[in-house]
Amino acid sequence: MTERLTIAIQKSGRLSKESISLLNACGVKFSLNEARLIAHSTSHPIDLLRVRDDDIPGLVMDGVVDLGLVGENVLEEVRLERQAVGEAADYKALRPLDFGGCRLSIAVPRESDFEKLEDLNGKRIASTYPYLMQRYLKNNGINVKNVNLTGSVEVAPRAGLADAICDLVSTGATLEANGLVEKEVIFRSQAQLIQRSDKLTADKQAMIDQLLPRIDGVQMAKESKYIMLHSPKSVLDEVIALLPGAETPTVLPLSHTDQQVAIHMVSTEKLFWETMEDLKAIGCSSILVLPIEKMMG
Ligand SMILES: Nc1ncnc2c1ncn2[C@@H]1O[C@H](COP(=O)(O)OP(=O)(O)OP(=O)(O)O)[C@@H](O)[C@H]1O
Ligand SMILES: O=P(O)(O)OC[C@H]1O[C@H](OP(=O)(O)OP(=O)(O)O)[C@H](O)[C@@H]1O
Ligand SMILES: [Mg+2]
Repeated sequence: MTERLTIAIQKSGRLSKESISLLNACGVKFSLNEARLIAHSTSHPIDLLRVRDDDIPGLVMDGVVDLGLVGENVLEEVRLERQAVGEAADYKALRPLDFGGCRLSIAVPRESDFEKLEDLNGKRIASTYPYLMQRYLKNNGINVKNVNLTGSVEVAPRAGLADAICDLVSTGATLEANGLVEKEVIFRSQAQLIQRSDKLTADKQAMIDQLLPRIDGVQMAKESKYIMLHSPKSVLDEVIALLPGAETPTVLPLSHTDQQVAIHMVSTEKLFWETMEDLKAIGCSSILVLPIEKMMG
């Protein structure tokens, strides 16, 4: 019997929906019962373990699960913590994933007289990421006191628990709402697919080898567009120069005219409205930009 591959994902939070959508887009289907810890795939011998994101790196590093999808911030924090206490901290990084983008930053109250990093010396900083924070500050010769909190970090200064915070930022709205100002980015993060570091059985490895090109295909497709347009033959070179990544477009004749051709191409870069306007200005028409669902080289 084929062994089942186990994948740990965040049960509920910022990474959950996109983790499931990515697996679905790779053809791995699940019928999710919200309350269940384990979900069995209906299409593959794969089981999903749905846990708190903090537990994902450890489950992979201990070889309890085969793969994990987790933010690099949590991954690196857990790695540093385990290293410090002498626990297993190895894993293989397989793919950065195009979601969960955020940064870990130091922020201070708006009214603070903070000017430079040295001003933090001797101060109390609240964070859920003491290891990442201390590594950065120590590397910069700064000594601070940890105030370890697992949530509501942004209210710590107002509550008198800390002088500054070190927390995740994306749009900055949470900081703004709490009267805080971002001063120093200490770590940039996105979600990452990781694998346990020991050798897997041939069955499991074969599944991962099938999954990875599919993940690449899904991620590449998200950034790519299929572009179709009609162009005067005379400006073909200009059109190709305008289109991002258009080295090998398909050029097709049009039935009603020999002055114009149809151009079809895949663009792996974002196509801006400005480019479409430039194409129209040199005589192109019927410009269509279509999303691509899957890609394979
Ligand atoms: N504002 C954000 N924008 C984008 N990604 C974020 C943002 N905040 C966090 N993330 C990423 O998503 C991960 C999960 O964030 P979330 O807030 O859901 O975690 P959590 O509250 O610790 O959840 P859990 O209950 O699983 O412990 C973070 O570790 C980070 O990698
Ligand atoms: O810069 P912003 O766009 O405001 O995002 C930052 C916030 O997002 C995350 O929390 P989340 O909203 O996931 O809630 P949580 O604190 O309950 O985990 C993070 O912990 C910050 O508080
Ligand atoms: Mg968490």
